Amino acid sequence: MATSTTALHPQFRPPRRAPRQFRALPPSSLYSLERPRTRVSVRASAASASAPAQREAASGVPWGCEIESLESAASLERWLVDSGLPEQRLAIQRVDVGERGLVALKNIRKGEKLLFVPPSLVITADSEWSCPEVGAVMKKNSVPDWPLIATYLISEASLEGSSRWSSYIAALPRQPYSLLYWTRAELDTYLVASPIRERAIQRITDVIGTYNDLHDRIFSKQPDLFPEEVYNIDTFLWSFGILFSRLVRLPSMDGRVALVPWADMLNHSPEVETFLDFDKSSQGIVFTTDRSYQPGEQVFISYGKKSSGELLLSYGFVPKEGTNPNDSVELLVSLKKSDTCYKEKLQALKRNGLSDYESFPLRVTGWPVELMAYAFLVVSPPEMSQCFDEMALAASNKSSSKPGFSYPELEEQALQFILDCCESNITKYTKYLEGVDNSLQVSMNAKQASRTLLLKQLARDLCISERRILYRTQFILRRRLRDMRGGELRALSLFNGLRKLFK
Ligand SMILES: C[S@@+](CC[C@H](N)C(=O)[O-])C[C@H]1O[C@@H](n2cnc3c(N)ncnc32)[C@H](O)[C@@H]1O
Repeated sequence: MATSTTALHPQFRPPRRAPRQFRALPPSSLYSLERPRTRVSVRASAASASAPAQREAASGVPWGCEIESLESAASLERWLVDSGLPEQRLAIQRVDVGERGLVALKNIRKGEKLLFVPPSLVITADSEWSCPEVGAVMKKNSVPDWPLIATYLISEASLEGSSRWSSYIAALPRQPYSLLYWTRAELDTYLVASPIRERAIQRITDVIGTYNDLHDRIFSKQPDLFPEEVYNIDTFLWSFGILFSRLVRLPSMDGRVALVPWADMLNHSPEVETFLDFDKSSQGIVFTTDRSYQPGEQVFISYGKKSSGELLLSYGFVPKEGTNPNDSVELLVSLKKSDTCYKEKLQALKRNGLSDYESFPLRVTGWPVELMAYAFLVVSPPEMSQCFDEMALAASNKSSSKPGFSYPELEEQALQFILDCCESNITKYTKYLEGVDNSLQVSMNAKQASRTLLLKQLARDLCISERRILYRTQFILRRRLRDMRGGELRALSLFNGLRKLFK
């Protein structure tokens, strides 16, 4: 998911191996956050009194704060200033978008550099461990950056005040908004129509697989250094949730990933195009404003050009309908099993690294040429078998000859095929959105009920945004097909007219 610019989190790739089940999992579920948990008994939580819905899904960690806590944010600010953060033109405040955010204290001009967080206040894979023995074991095992930083965060959090990051960790949300905290049943129920459901399942499976891998290879071998009360699936869900929603890739630091305290209080706006990076001249992490701000206005950065589904997946929010210019929805298309050329087509696809089902992103502005190429292949008759490879190549995104690529004789059928796929997806969304009963049939207390309400709202917002793109695609496709068919009809009646004349 890393974009060429600084996305707030880069691609997460856990070790490549089949994820194993976490031992404590009930065998019936792929994963579950509902099992009895080993609790970290490190210290009392620094929580404020209220505990809104989102945080109640899984029993969490005893560190961090409620997401809207300003007390912990104020002590974070004091600690940062004492540790070398220069005077700021911004302050952490409660905001309308994103609960806590950075707000302008003074007039800020377009093109100004802000923040200047020194590298000494940034967490990277090279940061010093407060417990050096733990760090040495992780390094000896060549743990990649993501799981290394996730473990680092847990290790530092468990040390409470003895960690230099204690003020930072106390200001991190105890349960970051993230699909990692949705149970399998919630994903199946609320995201039944959305392709994001699959991605969330995959991501949770990856995180559990990564934890299992670390546990088997490292933690279980040295339980004195890695006690299960600290290094367990709950703490890893938390730390990965923090990384997915706060880690940045810094292009000017060779693309290294980092947690940047203070900068990670900035919320995302799809309307701005400014990203965090290391500034060589000031030797700090900065971003350059792409608009002006007045005192009291919330200042935003971009987390990257992400669809609403991707934002929900990593950051746990969905932008208001129609406000995300980078929005897209994946359309799943597949070869027809009944096709007499199924085998030949599948071979052509395989030769080009594709399979008999693929998804392609639809946007309100249109669909990719690769989707059109795949559709050409799906609808091709046997007499066009010599074109199968060319079509599969064009669908694979590897072809350089794509722009001129066209089969006028198949165009109508290919467009109709895409339209049919779109319409069947629209039906799924509509069924979900109009479903009188898309609630989980479980008894709940008030907190669980309000959490459920929040998840349903997020799911509804996502489904409405994704269905909107499908509606738009349907409209364009229908119009094109109508024009094509209208053209054919006109040509036919002209032909019949001429025939009569000559008769
Ligand atoms: C990098 S943190 C930003 C600081 C965060 N608001 C906090 O108080 O800690 C990313 C998180 O902020 C929230 N967020 C960021 N942009 C948002 C937006 N446009 N709308 C709603 N929530 C947003 C989400 O909870 C996301 O997971």
